[in-house]
Amino acid sequence: MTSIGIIGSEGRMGVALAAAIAEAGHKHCGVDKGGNVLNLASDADVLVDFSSPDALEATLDACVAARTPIVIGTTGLEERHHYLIDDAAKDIAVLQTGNTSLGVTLLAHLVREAATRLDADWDIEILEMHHGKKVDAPSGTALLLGQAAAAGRGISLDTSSERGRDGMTGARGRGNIGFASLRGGTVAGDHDVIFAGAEEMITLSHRAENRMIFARGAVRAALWLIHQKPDRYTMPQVLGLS
Ligand SMILES: NC(=O)C1=CN([C@@H]2O[C@H](COP(=O)(O)OP(=O)(O)OC[C@H]3O[C@@H](n4cnc5c(N)ncnc54)[C@H](OP(=O)(O)O)[C@@H]3O)[C@@H](O)[C@H]2O)C=CC1
Ligand SMILES: O=C(O)C1=N[C@H](C(=O)O)C[C@H](O)C1
Repeated sequence: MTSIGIIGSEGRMGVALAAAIAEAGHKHCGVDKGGNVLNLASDADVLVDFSSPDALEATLDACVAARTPIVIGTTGLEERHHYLIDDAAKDIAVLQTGNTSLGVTLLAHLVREAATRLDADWDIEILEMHHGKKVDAPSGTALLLGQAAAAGRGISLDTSSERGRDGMTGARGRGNIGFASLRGGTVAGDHDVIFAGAEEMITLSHRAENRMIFARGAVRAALWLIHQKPDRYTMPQVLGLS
């Protein structure tokens, strides 16, 4: 039986994750804001983080000190957080992803494939909708799908994304990747990647019906990560897609 520590254990994902861990026959412990993350990292075999970007630095420090691998599912991360993750991954196994579900991991694979085959005359737009309590936009998944599309197209997302259109924006840039975010109700997470060509359109979509898909994927990733050497890993590696 594996002990999985949850950062953000009382949140929406923390509760779903605890259920998925129990369902898989493992045990869990957890912390929320103000909890002792070093104790948690020392007691658990692996941590899973679904909390807030503010928690990340202390969490990684604790994991490195305790030599405990970690799955990071928290979104809204900035460039400085990715540097912290790269640094920690020199000492421990770290898997960071904007979406732990198997469906989105496969979707990203398909998006990359489509973007490889369709030239820049096909406008790529990514539309996401989430529940009204979500605090970051675009979603981590939308950004992950944008990275997949950019990789397929051989461009950098940093210099080719169009976000937050409002007012006299001018025409969209050829080859750019656009993002739009909707918020409302209890939507667990919907994503559409639209390839809009001349007089035809392809849409690749994923609908999360509830949070258990993220939770089960995170458990699968955590159990896999325990057996990996220090490095930074991705969901496609867990699923053998890369
Ligand atoms: N990668 C994926 O597949 C998925 C990622 N997510 C991401 O997971 C994150 C959490 O989502 P969700 O569960 O809906 O959010 P919630 O707001 O419901 O839960 C967040 C939890 O984290 C806790 N928390 C906040 N700050 C800290 C801190 N500094 N240290 C420890 N715990 C802290 C909160 O405690 P308190 O209430 O005391 O502040 C709360 O219990 C988001 O970034 C979301 O986008 C969500 C679903 C899937
Ligand atoms: O906050 C959420 O709820 C979700 N967050 C992740 C994201 O930002 O993509 C994953 C999922 O879509 C649910």
